Amino acid sequence: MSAPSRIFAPGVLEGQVILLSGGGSGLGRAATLELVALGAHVAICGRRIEPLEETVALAGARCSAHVCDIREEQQVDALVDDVLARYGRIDTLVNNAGGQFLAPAEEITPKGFRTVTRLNLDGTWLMTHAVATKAFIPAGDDGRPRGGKVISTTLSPHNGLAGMVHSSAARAGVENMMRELSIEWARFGIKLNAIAAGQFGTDVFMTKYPREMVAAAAGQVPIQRLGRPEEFAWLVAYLASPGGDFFSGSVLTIDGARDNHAGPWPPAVHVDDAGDPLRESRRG
Ligand SMILES: CCCCCCC/C=C/C(=O)SCCNC(=O)CCNC(=O)[C@H](O)C(C)(C)COP(=O)(O)OP(=O)(O)OC[C@H]1O[C@@H](n2cnc3c(N)ncnc32)[C@H](O)[C@@H]1OP(=O)(O)O
Ligand SMILES: NC(=O)C1=CN([C@@H]2O[C@H](COP(=O)(O)OP(=O)(O)OC[C@H]3O[C@@H](n4cnc5c(N)ncnc54)[C@H](OP(=O)(O)O)[C@@H]3O)[C@@H](O)[C@H]2O)C=CC1
Repeated sequence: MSAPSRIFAPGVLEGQVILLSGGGSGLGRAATLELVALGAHVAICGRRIEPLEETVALAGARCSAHVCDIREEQQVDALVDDVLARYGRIDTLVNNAGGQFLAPAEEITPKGFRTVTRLNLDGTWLMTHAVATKAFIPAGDDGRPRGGKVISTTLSPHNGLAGMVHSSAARAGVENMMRELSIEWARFGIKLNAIAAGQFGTDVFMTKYPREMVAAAAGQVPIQRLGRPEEFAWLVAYLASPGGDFFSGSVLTIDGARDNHAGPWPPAVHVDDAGDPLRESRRG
């Protein structure tokens, strides 16, 4: 059973049904445990059943595991039908599944580019469209569209992600997809936001990329550490809660200021002999 939340009141998500992709590991697992701890029922999906079942074992009976490759339209349709049959509604979709490989742009083949854009951009679209058309736009008991929330994880693409041109393009696409749909689908009561995540010390982050880059990563964040998965989970929970009800079309960057500046301030070349930040002298 999930441990109680350290931040939010118990029961703040009581009765909500949340569909979350990539719930078998890392940020998705942390978010699932927080959402369940707050009273939500959380259906998680991924390609492999084993990690999903591990999350269910940690979360307890309010969590269910569903195998689905979000790039495959038929699997996505079947997933959303299955979740609706089981719980009768979906209140929030969390598009968390995603990823990429690190490679110089000139070495990325058309297949490699397509693999990453299909996962991050097309997969997010398929999930968002299926949940919207099957669960959010159809009328509820009052004859009006039921509405709902979509929260999509991106890897902040705001300054370009060197070595990840495919993901840079796809994540920027996701952010603008959320912005665009927040306008079009406001009439159905659907609220869509993106979370632009910086660098978080998940198992995959710590093991997938070149060791030297991982070792240097925290030092390139002005706050001088990586994000913790629970910090991502708290933001997801906040947006899903009534506290998030006036957010739509926003991109919330959570990155310890990494987007603004790579490294601590002041950097070594910007200090005087005493270690103080350099400044220009006043004129006159
Ligand atoms: C330390 C700093 C680094 C920056 C970090 C930034 C912050 C962290 C961000 C994170 O997102 S951390 C979490 C990341 N998690 C994941 O990426 C998980 C999901 N990822 C995957 O499943 C794979 O990486 C995938 C490639 C995105 C998809 O896997 P899939 O099984 O669908 O594809 P493959 O069959 O493996 O490959 C298809 C195709 O893609 C090309 N390709 C794949 N890997 C590479 C590579 N390492 N280098 C170059 N090209 C690659 C290639 O064309 C593959 O086709 P074939 O050539 O194999 O036929
Ligand atoms: N960790 C970090 O620093 C950052 C991560 N992010 C993003 O946050 C998300 C989670 O990251 P993190 O937890 O670190 O990474 P993980 O690799 O641990 O999580 C990715 C999850 O997505 C699932 N997944 C991958 N491909 C598919 C697919 N085609 N269909 C369904 N599920 C899929 C994986 O399960 P399975 O393999 O079983 O399908 C896995 O559970 C990702 O989108 C990531 O890119 C963004 C910024 C920073």
